[in-house]
Amino acid sequence: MSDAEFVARFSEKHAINGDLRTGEGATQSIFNPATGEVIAEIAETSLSQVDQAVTAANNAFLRWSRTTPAERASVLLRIADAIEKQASSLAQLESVNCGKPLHQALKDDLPAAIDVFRFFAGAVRCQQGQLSGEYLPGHTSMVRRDPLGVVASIAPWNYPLMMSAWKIAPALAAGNTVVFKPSEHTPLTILALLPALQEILPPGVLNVITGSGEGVGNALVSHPHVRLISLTGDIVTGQRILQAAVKTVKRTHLELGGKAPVIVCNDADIDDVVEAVSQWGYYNAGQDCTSACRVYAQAGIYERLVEKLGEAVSQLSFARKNDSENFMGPLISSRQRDRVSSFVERALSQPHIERITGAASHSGPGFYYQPTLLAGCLQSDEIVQREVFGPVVSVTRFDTIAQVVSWANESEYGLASSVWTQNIDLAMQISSHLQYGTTWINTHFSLVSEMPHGGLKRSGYGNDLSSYSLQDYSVVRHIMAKFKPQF
Ligand SMILES: NCCCC=O
Repeated sequence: MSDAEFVARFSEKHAINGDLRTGEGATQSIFNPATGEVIAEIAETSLSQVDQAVTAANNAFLRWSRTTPAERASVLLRIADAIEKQASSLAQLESVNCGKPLHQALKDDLPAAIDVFRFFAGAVRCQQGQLSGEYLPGHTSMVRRDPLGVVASIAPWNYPLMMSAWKIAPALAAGNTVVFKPSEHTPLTILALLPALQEILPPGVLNVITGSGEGVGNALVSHPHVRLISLTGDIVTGQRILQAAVKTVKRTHLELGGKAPVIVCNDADIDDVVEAVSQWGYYNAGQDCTSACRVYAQAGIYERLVEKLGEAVSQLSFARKNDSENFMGPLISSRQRDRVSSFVERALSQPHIERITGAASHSGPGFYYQPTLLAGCLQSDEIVQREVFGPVVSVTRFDTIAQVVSWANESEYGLASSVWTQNIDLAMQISSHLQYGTTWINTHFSLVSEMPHGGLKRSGYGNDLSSYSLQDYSVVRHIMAKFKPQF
């Protein structure tokens, strides 16, 4: 069966007010980035359908927001079960739509998405808050957390289903209704799930639309009934969203990427570092906002690290016919591959930067770029400062800890970071100085549903995952009751 025939077995309709509808907007070609072939043509949501979706979500809010946490938890658990039931075909669809190796979609993306729904089902039933009490004599104060209303969620292409889960699960758990837009490149898995989701959810509670950011996305985030815009994307899109939010004073929840520093001290276990960076700098073709892409190696370990890392990176498997042998998939589009390529070209036009391995597009079909390692990079270089979102890692030499902490923090990004040393005192001290939402010690990349994922600086604000995310999708309210003393 061809990819297009496989894709055609699944629903490509949108969900608006509980109905599965065909988009009435322009047609968008969907590619398999591993082959470069078109696998589906999907009609985008029209602007009037965007309005219908938001209106449906707004109408559904009153009833959904009045459900109990236990009722919402039961719905989320059913969603998790529905995803689990279809995990194998969804993983295959995810693999075809992103080009990522099927074994990774099966082992990583699907279980992670399922776990997020299960986590929020539990978390919403045991939220914590300040104690009620008499903070003014004769008055009892208590705190509530209430949902916000309609949440507009916009997800990226890198982990389509997992990112859908990160956006949809906490928003629904907190009692909001949602209009969700996946990336225009990767709508297939969430659309395929809609027939099952619409069986589980009341009409209008979750609406799914598709289309480009400029048209459909803009209409969605500008809609006056939207109360919170949640985006995982890039800084420029985040800035556009902030401009749209200003008009009706919407809340925003922004995860806008990263440029994770990996601080390798002289006493680090070099084999562990090599294993971690060669995996987590290149996993998902580096299309990950926490990718281990900005290595700082102390002078005493620098040469050995560059050599060993170069060897490991040059052996990463990709673009093989037998997909089960692949570690790395392609970039999402030819445009993204060309963008990565131009970053590397500009880097290598500087005489001090050395190509250790990679640095070229793959010559076969698909949008692959070779796993690339560049050494001798300086703090001020573009390749050290800007997010590439591709399989490219830079290595920069440092001398003192004070210097590397300052360089690590000298970045517009503040999402994820890691520190590698066998001296735990040093690791703790460095961690305490880093301005990043996450700092890993002697590891990199692992996230868990229970812990927050969010950034500082231009990486944005607000957390995905964890009970902190439930707070972002709700508002704290004060109820004060006056009482007349009876005794
Ligand atoms: N590893 C998950 C990071 C989410 C954003 O790219």
